[in-house]
Amino acid sequence: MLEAENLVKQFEKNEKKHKKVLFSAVDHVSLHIKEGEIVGVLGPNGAGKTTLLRMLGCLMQPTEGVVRYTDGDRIITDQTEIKRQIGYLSGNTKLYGRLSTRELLTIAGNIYGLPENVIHARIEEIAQILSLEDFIDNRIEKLSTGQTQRASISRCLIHSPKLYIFDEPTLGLDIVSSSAIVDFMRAEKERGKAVLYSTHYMEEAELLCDRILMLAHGRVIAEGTLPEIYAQTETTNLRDAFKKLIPAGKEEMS
Ligand SMILES: Nc1ncnc2c1ncn2[C@@H]1O[C@H](COP(=O)(O)OP(=O)(O)OP(=O)(O)O)[C@@H](O)[C@H]1O
Repeated sequence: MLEAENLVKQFEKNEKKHKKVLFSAVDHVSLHIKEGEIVGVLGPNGAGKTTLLRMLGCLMQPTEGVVRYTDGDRIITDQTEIKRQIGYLSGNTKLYGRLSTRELLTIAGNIYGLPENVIHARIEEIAQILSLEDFIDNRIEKLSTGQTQRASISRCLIHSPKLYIFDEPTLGLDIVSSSAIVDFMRAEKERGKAVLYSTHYMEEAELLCDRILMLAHGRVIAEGTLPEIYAQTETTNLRDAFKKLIPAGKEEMS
């Protein structure tokens, strides 16, 4: 479904005396994800998670490396087709507050060129999947944080993508709202969809992820299934594995 090889993203940063230098926010990262898998990208603040996801979601051009998208055995090269395969949730999505979720979804469906009857049917389906029924016609500016996040996610579903790339989808949500999103990701996996997502919540990643990619300073510091990560770090949970791989004081972590 998606295979990335040796991705690098360099940005400029200011050094002393206003001198600009290049640094690698993502430094030779490779990963793959296939149908029916959930892969979690973990790492402290500034590790390069968002930058990596943006490159995988075709929102940012890598400095080096390649991303291949496939549908079965077929390699997809057409950018429009690639974008139709992906539902991307950005960490800082701002929705237009005066719209309702239904209007938001209708506009998103029109952008993807879906016929009106398909949009209508998809909205009904998405409302059920994400339990939007109680607020789908309310203005977004009147929704709670959890409802707003579900509205944001609903927009990623309108074109029935095969791969979800979600940047911290449960950040700041209470247990009820985050559970709804976790349940949604699990159900989509059961439907054969792939979910690649970043999080700071270790316990959530333990519940959800088939595989984990841990980043620090843009580099992969551990990867594999949960048992593989535990074996690599001689731990029994992700929190301890994380603390062992990233000693306190070296990095920020929420
Ligand atoms: N457009 C940009 N220009 C310059 N530097 C950037 C840009 N985007 C990100 N960075 C830097 O790249 C590094 C990685 O940032 P990124 O947002 O990918 O990390 P992250 O792991 O998602 O962090 P967080 O958990 O805090 O969201 C950081 O040092 C950040 O300041």
